[in-house]
Amino acid sequence: MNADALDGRLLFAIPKKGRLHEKCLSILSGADIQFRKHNRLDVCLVQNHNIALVFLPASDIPSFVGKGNVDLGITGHDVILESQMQQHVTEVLRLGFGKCALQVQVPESSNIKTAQDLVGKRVVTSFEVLAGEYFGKLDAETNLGQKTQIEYVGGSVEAACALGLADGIVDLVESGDTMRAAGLHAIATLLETEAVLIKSTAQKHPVHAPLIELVTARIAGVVAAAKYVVCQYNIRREQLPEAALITPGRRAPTISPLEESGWVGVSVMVEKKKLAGVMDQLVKVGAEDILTFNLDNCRV
Ligand SMILES: Nc1ncnc2c1ncn2[C@@H]1O[C@H](COP(=O)(O)OP(=O)(O)OP(=O)(O)O)[C@@H](O)[C@H]1O
Ligand SMILES: O=P(O)(O)OC[C@H]1O[C@H](OP(=O)(O)OP(=O)(O)O)[C@H](O)[C@@H]1O
Repeated sequence: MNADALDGRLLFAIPKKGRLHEKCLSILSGADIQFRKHNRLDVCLVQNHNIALVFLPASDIPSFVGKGNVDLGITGHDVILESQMQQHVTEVLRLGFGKCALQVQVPESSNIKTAQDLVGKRVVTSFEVLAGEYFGKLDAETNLGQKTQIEYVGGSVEAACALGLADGIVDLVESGDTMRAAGLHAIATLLETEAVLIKSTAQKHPVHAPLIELVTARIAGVVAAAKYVVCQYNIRREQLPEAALITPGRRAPTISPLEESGWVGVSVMVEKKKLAGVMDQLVKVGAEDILTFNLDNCRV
C-alpha cells in the first residue's frame, strides 16, 4: 500500500492482539465495516467506507488518538488513565466488554492485609503511573516518611511475589483465575475498567465528524444488541399494569391484542443480565408462553 492510499481517510485504531482484539473484530463486522487484513500489515483500507484501520497495541492507542495521529480508537479505560491521555481523548461509548478491575494483590500467606501495610515496601506492576499515584497518596496519608517502591514489568506480573521481587503487585483481575493460580488475593481496587470507543478531543480533521457519528451509531447498535434480548409473552389484560412494571422496556412495551378475548401479547427489550429474574417475576403475575430472542443488531 502506498502512503497516498490513506489520504483523506478516517484513521481508526484497533488493538492488534490481546484481550480486546477478537471482540473488536466482531464489533467491526456487526457495524458492517469491511476489510481484508494482510498478515504482516498493521494498516488496511476499509472497502465500503472512507476509513483505514490501524492495528496497534492497546496501550499505544490513547496517545495516537490523543495526539490526533489517529481519529478514532478502541482501547481499555485503564490504559487511557495509565497513559495520562484523559484530557486529550473523549470516551464516546462504553463497549460492554474488556471488563476487569485493577487491583492490589499480595500472597495469600502474607501478613500484609491492607494496601496501607504495603507502604514503604516493593510493588511490581505494568501500571506504574496509576500504582504510583495510588501509593503516593497512601505514602502521604500514612505519614511514616516512607516511600513505596513501584517497579515496572511488561508482563507476567503475577510471578513477581513468588520470585522474591515484590511484596505486592498491581494488576488486572477479571475471573481471578490468574491471581489464585499464583497464590495471590486482592486487598484493594484502584479502578474498574472496560473497553471504550474514543475520539481525539482536539479533532484535527473536523471533516470526519459525520463519519465518526455514523460509526459511533453503528457500534452503539451492536453493543446494545449484545446487551438486550427481546422478550415476548402473553398475559391477561388486567395483569398488564403489573407486568409492565416488571418489563418497562427501553421506552415502553409493545402491546398487541390476541384473538382470545381478554389476553394481550407483549414484546419488550430486557437486559440480558436481568432476564432470568424478570422471567421468574412474569410467571408470578400470570404471564404465559414467555419466549426470548437474541438480537443481531439494533438502533436504539
Ligand atoms: N483478563 C481480562 N479481562 C478483561 N479485560 C482485560 C483482561 N486483561 C486485560 N484486559 C483489557 O484489555 C486491555 C489489554 O490487555 P492485554 O492483556 O490484552 O494487553 P496487551 O499487552 O495489549 O496484550 P498481550 O497481553 O497479548 O501483550 C487491558 O488494558 C484491559 O483494558
Ligand atoms: O482474572 P483473570 O480472568 O485470570 O484475568 C487476569 C489476567 O488477564 C490479563 O492478562 P492476559 O491473560 O491478557 O495476558 P498478559 O499477562 O500477557 O497480558 C491480566 O494481566 C491478568 O494476568
